[in-house]
Amino acid sequence: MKKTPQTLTIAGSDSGGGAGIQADLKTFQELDVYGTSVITAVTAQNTTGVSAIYPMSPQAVQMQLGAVGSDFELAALKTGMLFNSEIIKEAVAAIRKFGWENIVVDPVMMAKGGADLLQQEAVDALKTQLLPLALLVTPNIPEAEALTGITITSAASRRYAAEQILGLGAKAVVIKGGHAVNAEYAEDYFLQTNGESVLYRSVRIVTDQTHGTGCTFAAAVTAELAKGQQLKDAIFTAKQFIQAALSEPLNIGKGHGPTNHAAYKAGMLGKKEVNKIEVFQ
Ligand SMILES: Nc1ncnc2c1ncn2[C@@H]1O[C@H](COP(=O)(O)OP(=O)(O)OP(=O)(O)O)[C@@H](O)[C@H]1O
Ligand SMILES: Cc1ncc(COP(=O)(O)O)c(N)n1
Repeated sequence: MKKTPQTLTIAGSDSGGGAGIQADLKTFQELDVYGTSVITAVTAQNTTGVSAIYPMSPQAVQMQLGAVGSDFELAALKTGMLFNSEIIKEAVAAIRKFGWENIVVDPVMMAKGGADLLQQEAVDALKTQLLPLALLVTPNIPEAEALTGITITSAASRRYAAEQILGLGAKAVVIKGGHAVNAEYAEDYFLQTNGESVLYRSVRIVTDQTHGTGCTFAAAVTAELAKGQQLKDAIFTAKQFIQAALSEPLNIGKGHGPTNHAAYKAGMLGKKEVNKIEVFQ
């Protein structure tokens, strides 16, 4: 009997439902994989910002990881908001204990509104303990800069930062371009350890409804990996998924609204010229 691919997200809860665990589970569902979740922190959050963060105790994280690991056969997993080094240590221990593979690390550091989703003391643990286990790490531009100390202002500095991130032990990296200033395109730059690179490019959609784009993108990659797709194809599908999610806004909330997780499966991708994704190898 063919089983539905099973996935896990280790991340924070967003009460507003657009980012974090909620974005991940919606994306998993839309892409036809079964999603489990380990909650690292509860955030009181909506489209206007984060008003409070309640981290889980390391033991609460450990118990959730144990419950998932002792029952499910995970084909891929992602990490999002991990908040502190103790929680990172629990995630790393479980990955080793259960032999989980296909690990996508979204190195979430800050919410769009500026709230700290990773404490400064945890950056070192993220770099030295978690990144070496990653099949793919998915920083946005500020995160890639924080991980490397390199200011990204050009294609050359972006490549240099990607090389430095691979030097931390990840097998591949994609530096997402959502944060590029004054850019006509949203470009995601992929580099893997054999030196192969791919640039995924789409027209930048002019919208303020971008809450949770990074979580959704990484969850889509994870879902596709769980279904057996190769990494470069999984990233292509994720780029399509987020483009459709941005181009069909829901107009929800008073601030930076969530993306439309249902748009891709509803077949909205092919409906607009703006949804075309270009790939440069
Ligand atoms: N305005 C936009 N138009 C088209 N694509 C976008 C836009 N903004 C972001 N993206 C795409 O969304 C994905 C996530 O990129 P982004 O750089 O926004 O990540 P992020 O900053 O981690 O997200 P978040 O702010 O949710 O943490 C990438 O594929 C990126 O190209
Ligand atoms: C729980 C949680 N995880 C991740 C994000 C990042 O998403 P964004 O940068 O779009 O706010 C978030 N806001 N909340």
